[in-house]
Amino acid sequence: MAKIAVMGAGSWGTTFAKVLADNPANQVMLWARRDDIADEINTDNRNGDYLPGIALPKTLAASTDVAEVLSGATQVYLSVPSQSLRDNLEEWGSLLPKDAIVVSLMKGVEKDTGLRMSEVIEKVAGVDPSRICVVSGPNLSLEIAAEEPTASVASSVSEETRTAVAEAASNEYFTTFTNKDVIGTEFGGILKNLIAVAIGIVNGVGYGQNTKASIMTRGLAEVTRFAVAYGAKEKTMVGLAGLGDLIATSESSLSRNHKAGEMLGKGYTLREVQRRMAQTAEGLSSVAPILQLAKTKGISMPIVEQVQLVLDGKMNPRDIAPHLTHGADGPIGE
Ligand SMILES: NC(=O)C1=CN([C@@H]2O[C@H](COP(=O)(O)OP(=O)(O)OC[C@H]3O[C@@H](n4cnc5c(N)ncnc54)[C@H](O)[C@@H]3O)[C@@H](O)[C@H]2O)C=CC1
Ligand SMILES: O=C(CO)COP(=O)(O)O
Repeated sequence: MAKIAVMGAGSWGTTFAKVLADNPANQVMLWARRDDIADEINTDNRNGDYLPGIALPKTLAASTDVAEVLSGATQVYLSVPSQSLRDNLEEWGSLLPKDAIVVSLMKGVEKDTGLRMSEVIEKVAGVDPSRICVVSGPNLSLEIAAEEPTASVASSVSEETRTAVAEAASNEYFTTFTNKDVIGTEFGGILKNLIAVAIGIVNGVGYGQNTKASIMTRGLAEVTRFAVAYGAKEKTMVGLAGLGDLIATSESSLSRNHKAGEMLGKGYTLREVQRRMAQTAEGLSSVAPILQLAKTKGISMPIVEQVQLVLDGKMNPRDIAPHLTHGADGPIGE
């Protein structure tokens, strides 16, 4: 049996550990920051704070000891907030098994550098790109933890790596496909969070389906223009990791990015929203670095720019919708 490590026992790390442990070929160990969470997983097979009502596989073990979790792992899945990954890797670096495949489950860019998580893994932990993989798709954790049928994508420049991850991360209710467009797969997950915040805002304001469908569609055109300019394949942006994830996240009450947007739309300030969010809403931290990257390449991102104005308290959320549905250039399918 292959030993697999999952780092981060929040909602996605725990869910993904369950996905992996529900494949009988894997022996899975989960790293938790908190002792109480590791104890609850080991004794009650539950993680009540993050996945209420979900029974975890009895074979899933948890520990707060990084060395114990990483030792002998052939695949290491990372599921911490994007803004903490650099520090985590600096701390764990020497404990990462030399030949292990390292998989990013995260959907954010680093605030200060604009780097995607696969780039942080390569630069900070010195992992060769052939051993790096990203997994992304329409993957709301609570639905998957409840074993609702779902698909995802494993992407790596190495066929061997993406195939190994897809095999490990598939079971009766979860199917992982493969592609080699790492940039598109990763940007799909990052950028849909920003559109989900925009749709949450107009939902909070009280607009209906026409406004939201318009923003979702114009949003897809906007994020596709950005991702393609950075080397993504247009096809990826209409696949599971692009359009698929945009649909899942934009409208779901389970989405933290949608929820954060909704609070902004109801008039809460960014500071209040951050205080009320118990879980990670990556979109809030990714807006500024994505706009910086857009500026570098001269790409117009009208929807994301309006979101930034609302986050900065410079635009009343009530004024956002008209701007979001006109003014975008470069239509993809209009
Ligand atoms: N929850 C979901 O449905 C999905 C989440 N993701 C992505 O997975 C990543 C993780 O998100 P979630 O698990 O949902 O977030 P979460 O907020 O549920 O959990 C975050 C985990 O990271 C830990 N953590 C927080 N600060 C830390 C630090 N400084 N060092 C180490 N660990 C720290 C927390 O203790 C917690 O275990 C994000 O990038 C998110 O976009 C991707 C797909 C689905
Ligand atoms: O990435 C996700 C679904 O694919 C989870 O979305 P949130 O981070 O907005 O909850």
